[in-house]
Amino acid sequence: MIEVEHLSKLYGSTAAIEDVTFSVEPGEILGFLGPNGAGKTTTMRILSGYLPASRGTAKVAGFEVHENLMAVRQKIGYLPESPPLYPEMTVQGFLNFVAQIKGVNAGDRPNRIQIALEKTGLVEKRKTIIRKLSKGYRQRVGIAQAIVHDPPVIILDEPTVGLDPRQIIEVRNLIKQLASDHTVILSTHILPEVSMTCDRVTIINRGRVVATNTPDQLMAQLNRGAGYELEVEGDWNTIDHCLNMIQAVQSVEQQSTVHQRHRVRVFSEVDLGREIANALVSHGLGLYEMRRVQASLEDVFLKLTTEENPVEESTEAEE
Ligand SMILES: Nc1ncnc2c1ncn2[C@@H]1O[C@H](COP(=O)(O)OP(=O)(O)OP(=O)(O)O)[C@@H](O)[C@H]1O
Repeated sequence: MIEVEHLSKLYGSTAAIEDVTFSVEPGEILGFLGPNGAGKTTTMRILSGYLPASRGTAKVAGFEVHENLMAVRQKIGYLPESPPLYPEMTVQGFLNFVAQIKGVNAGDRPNRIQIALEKTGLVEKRKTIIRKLSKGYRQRVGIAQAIVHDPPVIILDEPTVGLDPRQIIEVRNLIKQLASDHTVILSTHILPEVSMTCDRVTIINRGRVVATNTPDQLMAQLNRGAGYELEVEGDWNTIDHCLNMIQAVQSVEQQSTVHQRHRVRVFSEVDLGREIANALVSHGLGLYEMRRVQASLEDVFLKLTTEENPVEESTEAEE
Protein backbone atom coordinates (compact mmCIF):
# COMPACT_ATOMS: atom_id res chain seq x y z
CA MET A 1 0.00 0.00 0.00
CA ILE A 2 2.92 2.35 0.75
CA GLU A 3 6.38 1.98 -0.78
CA VAL A 4 9.16 4.40 0.05
CA GLU A 5 12.48 3.90 -1.72
CA HIS A 6 15.78 5.70 -1.20
CA LEU A 7 14.03 8.90 -0.13
CA SER A 8 16.22 11.90 0.74
CA LYS A 9 15.44 15.49 1.63
CA LEU A 10 18.12 18.14 1.72
CA TYR A 11 17.80 21.57 3.33
CA GLY A 12 20.72 23.37 1.75
CA SER A 13 23.57 20.95 2.27
CA THR A 14 21.99 19.35 5.37
CA ALA A 15 20.08 16.10 4.93
CA ALA A 16 16.88 15.93 7.04
CA ILE A 17 16.44 12.36 5.78
CA GLU A 18 18.80 10.22 3.73
CA ASP A 19 18.14 7.05 1.73
CA VAL A 20 14.98 6.16 3.67
CA THR A 21 13.35 2.91 2.47
CA PHE A 22 10.36 1.11 4.01
CA SER A 23 6.98 -0.27 3.02
CA VAL A 24 3.59 -0.76 4.65
CA GLU A 25 1.22 -3.61 3.79
CA PRO A 26 -2.57 -3.09 3.51
CA GLY A 27 -4.28 -3.14 6.92
CA GLU A 28 -1.00 -2.82 8.79
CA ILE A 29 -0.14 -0.25 11.50
CA LEU A 30 3.48 0.78 11.02
CA GLY A 31 5.13 2.71 13.85
CA PHE A 32 7.62 5.29 12.58
CA LEU A 33 9.75 5.77 15.65
CA GLY A 34 12.63 8.13 16.25
CA PRO A 35 13.99 10.75 18.63
CA ASN A 36 13.26 14.45 18.11
CA GLY A 37 14.74 15.73 14.87
CA ALA A 38 15.17 12.22 13.41
CA GLY A 39 13.23 13.09 10.25
CA LYS A 40 9.76 11.70 11.01
CA THR A 41 7.74 14.79 10.11
CA THR A 42 9.82 15.35 6.97
CA THR A 43 9.04 11.80 5.79
CA MET A 44 5.31 12.10 6.64
CA ARG A 45 5.06 15.43 4.81
CA ILE A 46 6.72 14.00 1.68
CA LEU A 47 4.42 10.97 1.77
CA SER A 48 1.31 13.09 2.03
CA GLY A 49 2.41 15.37 -0.79
CA TYR A 50 3.10 18.53 1.23
CA LEU A 51 6.85 18.55 0.64
CA PRO A 52 8.86 17.49 -2.43
CA ALA A 53 11.66 14.96 -1.95
CA SER A 54 15.20 15.75 -3.14
CA ARG A 55 15.77 12.15 -4.26
CA GLY A 56 13.98 8.79 -4.24
CA THR A 57 10.37 7.74 -4.67
CA ALA A 58 7.29 7.47 -2.48
CA LYS A 59 4.27 5.52 -3.74
CA VAL A 60 0.82 5.33 -2.18
CA ALA A 61 -1.66 2.75 -3.51
CA GLY A 62 0.47 2.45 -6.65
CA PHE A 63 0.66 6.22 -7.33
CA GLU A 64 3.99 8.06 -7.22
CA VAL A 65 3.20 10.90 -4.81
CA HIS A 66 4.59 13.91 -6.66
CA GLU A 67 3.45 12.81 -10.09
CA ASN A 68 -0.14 12.28 -8.88
CA LEU A 69 -0.64 14.79 -6.10
CA MET A 70 -4.43 15.02 -6.36
CA ALA A 71 -4.97 11.24 -6.60
CA VAL A 72 -2.64 10.63 -3.64
CA ARG A 73 -4.34 13.24 -1.46
CA GLN A 74 -7.61 11.36 -2.05
CA LYS A 75 -5.94 8.17 -0.84
CA ILE A 76 -4.40 9.68 2.30
CA GLY A 77 -5.82 11.08 5.50
CA TYR A 78 -3.15 13.15 7.25
CA LEU A 79 -3.15 14.28 10.85
CA PRO A 80 -0.26 16.76 11.22
CA GLU A 81 1.43 17.32 14.58
CA SER A 82 -0.65 20.48 15.07
CA PRO A 83 -3.86 19.93 13.11
CA PRO A 84 -5.32 23.12 11.61
CA LEU A 85 -8.78 23.24 13.21
CA TYR A 86 -11.16 26.20 12.92
CA PRO A 87 -12.02 26.95 16.57
CA GLU A 88 -15.21 28.90 15.89
CA MET A 89 -16.81 26.15 13.77
CA THR A 90 -18.92 23.32 15.16
CA VAL A 91 -17.46 19.82 14.82
CA GLN A 92 -20.00 18.92 12.15
CA GLY A 93 -19.58 22.22 10.31
CA PHE A 94 -15.81 21.74 10.22
CA LEU A 95 -16.09 18.16 8.95
CA ASN A 96 -18.51 19.31 6.26
CA PHE A 97 -16.02 22.00 5.22
CA VAL A 98 -13.12 19.51 5.07
CA ALA A 99 -15.21 16.94 3.16
CA GLN A 100 -16.04 19.63 0.61
CA ILE A 101 -12.37 20.58 0.18
CA LYS A 102 -11.42 16.92 -0.19
CA GLY A 103 -13.92 16.52 -3.02
CA VAL A 104 -16.58 14.37 -1.32
CA ASN A 105 -19.69 15.06 -3.39
CA ALA A 106 -22.60 16.80 -1.67
CA GLY A 107 -24.88 13.73 -1.75
CA ASP A 108 -22.33 11.54 0.07
CA ARG A 109 -21.25 14.13 2.62
CA PRO A 110 -23.86 13.59 5.39
CA ASN A 111 -23.15 9.86 5.38
CA ARG A 112 -19.35 10.30 5.35
CA ILE A 113 -19.54 12.84 8.19
CA GLN A 114 -21.77 10.52 10.24
CA ILE A 115 -19.31 7.63 9.79
CA ALA A 116 -16.34 9.83 10.77
CA LEU A 117 -18.23 11.06 13.86
CA GLU A 118 -19.13 7.51 14.87
CA LYS A 119 -15.63 6.11 14.36
CA THR A 120 -14.07 8.85 16.48
CA GLY A 121 -16.75 8.85 19.21
CA LEU A 122 -17.85 12.41 18.42
CA VAL A 123 -21.57 11.93 17.67
CA GLU A 124 -22.63 13.68 20.88
CA LYS A 125 -20.22 16.57 20.26
CA ARG A 126 -21.29 17.20 16.67
CA LYS A 127 -22.90 20.57 17.50
CA THR A 128 -20.18 21.72 19.92
CA ILE A 129 -17.92 24.59 18.92
CA ILE A 130 -14.36 23.25 18.54
CA ARG A 131 -12.91 25.94 20.84
CA LYS A 132 -14.96 24.49 23.74
CA LEU A 133 -13.64 20.94 23.34
CA SER A 134 -10.93 19.38 25.54
CA LYS A 135 -7.56 18.65 23.90
CA GLY A 136 -8.44 14.95 23.69
CA TYR A 137 -11.67 15.68 21.85
CA ARG A 138 -9.91 18.17 19.56
CA GLN A 139 -7.47 15.40 18.65
CA ARG A 140 -10.46 13.22 17.78
CA VAL A 141 -11.69 16.01 15.49
CA GLY A 142 -8.21 15.99 13.90
CA ILE A 143 -8.54 12.25 13.27
CA ALA A 144 -12.15 12.66 12.02
CA GLN A 145 -11.01 15.24 9.44
CA ALA A 146 -8.30 12.80 8.31
CA ILE A 147 -10.81 9.99 7.65
CA VAL A 148 -13.87 11.93 6.43
CA HIS A 149 -13.14 11.23 2.75
CA ASP A 150 -12.62 7.51 3.54
CA PRO A 151 -8.95 7.27 2.51
CA PRO A 152 -7.36 3.79 2.50
CA VAL A 153 -4.20 5.23 4.15
CA ILE A 154 -4.02 7.27 7.36
CA ILE A 155 -0.86 9.08 8.45
CA LEU A 156 -0.76 10.29 12.04
CA ASP A 157 2.10 12.50 13.22
CA GLU A 158 2.57 12.29 17.02
CA PRO A 159 -1.17 11.82 17.66
CA THR A 160 -0.99 11.58 21.47
CA VAL A 161 1.38 14.47 22.25
CA GLY A 162 -0.06 16.75 24.94
CA LEU A 163 -2.91 14.42 25.94
CA ASP A 164 -3.53 13.18 29.49
CA PRO A 165 -3.09 9.44 30.24
CA ARG A 166 -6.79 8.62 29.85
CA GLN A 167 -7.03 10.50 26.55
CA ILE A 168 -3.87 8.73 25.35
CA ILE A 169 -5.48 5.32 25.95
CA GLU A 170 -8.64 6.43 24.15
CA VAL A 171 -6.74 7.73 21.12
CA ARG A 172 -4.59 4.55 20.96
CA ASN A 173 -7.72 2.38 21.00
CA LEU A 174 -9.21 4.53 18.29
CA ILE A 175 -6.09 4.07 16.13
CA LYS A 176 -6.27 0.28 16.57
CA GLN A 177 -9.92 0.31 15.48
CA LEU A 178 -9.07 2.37 12.39
CA ALA A 179 -6.61 -0.31 11.28
CA SER A 180 -9.47 -2.75 10.67
CA ASP A 181 -10.24 -0.92 7.43
CA HIS A 182 -7.30 1.43 6.86
CA THR A 183 -3.52 1.18 6.51
CA VAL A 184 -1.95 3.35 9.21
CA ILE A 185 1.44 5.00 9.71
CA LEU A 186 1.93 6.30 13.20
CA SER A 187 4.88 8.61 13.70
CA THR A 188 5.99 8.92 17.30
CA HIS A 189 8.94 9.32 19.65
CA ILE A 190 7.03 7.48 22.40
CA LEU A 191 8.07 3.85 22.78
CA PRO A 192 5.03 2.34 24.53
CA GLU A 193 2.97 3.76 21.68
CA VAL A 194 4.55 1.42 19.14
CA SER A 195 4.69 -1.68 21.36
CA MET A 196 1.00 -1.24 22.25
CA THR A 197 -0.36 -0.18 18.90
CA CYS A 198 1.82 -1.23 15.97
CA ASP A 199 2.31 -4.44 13.98
CA ARG A 200 5.77 -3.36 12.81
CA VAL A 201 8.13 -0.58 13.62
CA THR A 202 10.62 1.35 11.53
CA ILE A 203 13.22 3.09 13.68
CA ILE A 204 14.75 6.24 12.22
CA ASN A 205 17.73 8.09 13.63
CA ARG A 206 19.49 11.18 12.25
CA GLY A 207 17.57 10.85 8.99
CA ARG A 208 18.39 7.18 8.37
CA VAL A 209 16.40 3.99 8.91
CA VAL A 210 18.29 1.86 11.43
CA ALA A 211 15.84 -1.06 11.80
CA THR A 212 12.49 -2.37 10.60
CA ASN A 213 10.82 -5.32 12.26
CA THR A 214 8.00 -6.40 14.57
CA PRO A 215 8.40 -5.11 18.15
CA ASP A 216 8.87 -8.73 19.34
CA GLN A 217 11.57 -9.54 16.80
CA LEU A 218 13.42 -6.34 17.56
CA MET A 219 13.51 -7.37 21.20
CA ALA A 220 14.58 -10.91 20.27
CA GLN A 221 17.40 -9.37 18.22
CA LEU A 222 18.78 -7.84 21.39
CA ASN A 223 17.87 -10.75 23.62
CA ARG A 224 20.92 -12.75 22.64
CA GLY A 225 22.38 -11.59 25.95
CA ALA A 226 19.25 -12.66 27.82
CA GLY A 227 19.07 -15.06 30.73
CA TYR A 228 18.97 -14.91 34.52
CA GLU A 229 20.76 -13.20 37.37
CA LEU A 230 21.02 -15.36 40.48
CA GLU A 231 22.27 -15.12 44.02
CA VAL A 232 23.25 -18.61 45.19
CA GLU A 233 24.90 -19.85 48.39
CA GLY A 234 27.21 -22.89 48.33
CA ASP A 235 30.30 -24.36 46.75
CA TRP A 236 31.06 -22.62 43.42
CA ASN A 237 32.13 -25.77 41.57
CA THR A 238 28.85 -27.48 42.49
CA ILE A 239 26.85 -24.43 41.38
CA ASP A 240 28.76 -24.16 38.10
CA HIS A 241 28.40 -27.88 37.41
CA CYS A 242 24.67 -28.16 38.12
CA LEU A 243 23.77 -25.06 36.08
CA ASN A 244 25.85 -26.25 33.13
CA MET A 245 24.04 -29.61 33.24
CA ILE A 246 20.81 -27.85 32.16
CA GLN A 247 20.55 -28.38 28.41
CA ALA A 248 19.48 -24.94 27.18
CA VAL A 249 22.05 -23.06 29.29
CA GLN A 250 24.58 -21.41 26.95
CA SER A 251 27.06 -20.27 29.58
CA VAL A 252 27.45 -19.48 33.27
CA GLU A 253 29.43 -16.56 34.68
CA GLN A 254 30.42 -15.91 38.28
CA GLN A 255 30.17 -12.15 38.77
CA SER A 256 31.03 -11.68 42.45
CA THR A 257 31.28 -13.63 45.70
CA VAL A 258 30.81 -12.59 49.34
CA HIS A 259 31.08 -15.31 52.05
CA GLN A 260 30.09 -18.24 49.77
CA ARG A 261 27.24 -16.22 48.25
CA HIS A 262 27.75 -15.91 44.52
CA ARG A 263 26.13 -13.55 42.08
CA VAL A 264 25.78 -15.57 38.90
CA ARG A 265 24.75 -14.74 35.37
CA VAL A 266 23.19 -17.59 33.37
CA PHE A 267 22.87 -17.01 29.62
CA SER A 268 19.91 -18.63 27.87
CA GLU A 269 17.49 -17.52 25.17
CA VAL A 270 14.66 -19.64 26.56
CA ASP A 271 12.67 -19.57 29.78
CA LEU A 272 14.51 -21.78 32.31
CA GLY A 273 13.39 -20.45 35.69
CA ARG A 274 11.89 -23.74 36.88
CA GLU A 275 14.87 -25.88 35.73
CA ILE A 276 17.40 -23.55 37.39
CA ALA A 277 15.52 -23.49 40.70
CA ASN A 278 15.05 -27.28 40.70
CA ALA A 279 18.71 -27.98 39.87
CA LEU A 280 20.04 -25.72 42.61
CA VAL A 281 17.62 -26.86 45.31
CA SER A 282 18.11 -30.57 44.52
CA HIS A 283 21.87 -30.08 45.03
CA GLY A 284 21.22 -28.54 48.45
CA LEU A 285 22.27 -25.04 47.33
CA GLY A 286 20.57 -21.90 48.66
CA LEU A 287 18.80 -19.80 46.03
CA TYR A 288 18.39 -16.29 47.43
CA GLU A 289 17.46 -14.38 44.31
CA MET A 290 16.55 -15.07 40.69
CA ARG A 291 15.79 -12.34 38.14
CA ARG A 292 15.01 -12.69 34.42
CA VAL A 293 17.24 -10.46 32.29
CA GLN A 294 15.47 -9.48 29.10
CA ALA A 295 15.78 -6.60 26.65
CA SER A 296 12.88 -4.18 26.42
CA LEU A 297 11.93 -2.22 23.34
CA GLU A 298 13.46 0.72 25.14
CA ASP A 299 16.84 -1.07 25.22
CA VAL A 300 16.54 -1.78 21.50
CA PHE A 301 15.66 1.83 20.77
CA LEU A 302 18.52 3.21 22.87
CA LYS A 303 20.99 0.78 21.34
CA LEU A 304 19.94 1.61 17.80
CA THR A 305 19.79 5.36 18.27
CA THR A 306 22.96 5.89 20.29
CA GLU A 307 25.42 3.48 18.65
CA GLU A 308 27.87 4.85 16.15
CA ASN A 309 27.42 1.86 13.85
CA PRO A 310 23.80 0.82 14.23
CA VAL A 311 22.50 -2.63 13.32
CA GLU A 312 21.56 -2.81 9.65
CA GLU A 313 17.98 -3.09 8.58
CA SER A 314 15.40 -5.85 9.19
CA THR A 315 16.76 -9.09 7.73
CA GLU A 316 19.60 -9.26 10.27
CA ALA A 317 17.09 -9.91 13.01
CA GLU A 318 15.89 -13.05 11.27
CA GLU A 319 19.30 -14.67 10.92
N1 LIG B 1 12.41 23.77 6.91
C1 LIG B 1 13.56 23.29 7.39
N2 LIG B 1 14.73 23.88 7.15
C2 LIG B 1 15.90 23.39 7.63
N3 LIG B 1 15.99 22.27 8.38
C3 LIG B 1 14.86 21.63 8.66
C4 LIG B 1 13.57 22.09 8.19
N4 LIG B 1 12.63 21.22 8.63
C5 LIG B 1 13.27 20.26 9.35
N5 LIG B 1 14.60 20.50 9.36
C6 LIG B 1 15.62 19.67 10.03
O1 LIG B 1 15.50 18.35 9.55
C7 LIG B 1 15.68 17.40 10.60
C8 LIG B 1 14.48 16.48 10.70
O2 LIG B 1 13.34 17.23 11.18
P1 LIG B 1 11.89 16.59 11.38
O3 LIG B 1 10.97 17.68 11.83
O4 LIG B 1 11.52 15.82 10.18
O5 LIG B 1 12.17 15.58 12.58
P2 LIG B 1 11.16 14.83 13.53
O6 LIG B 1 11.67 13.44 13.66
O7 LIG B 1 9.76 14.99 13.04
O8 LIG B 1 11.36 15.60 14.89
P3 LIG B 1 10.29 16.18 15.94
O9 LIG B 1 9.73 14.98 16.62
O10 LIG B 1 11.17 17.02 16.83
O11 LIG B 1 9.29 16.96 15.14
C9 LIG B 1 15.95 18.21 11.85
O12 LIG B 1 17.33 18.27 12.05
C10 LIG B 1 15.38 19.58 11.53
O13 LIG B 1 16.09 20.58 12.22
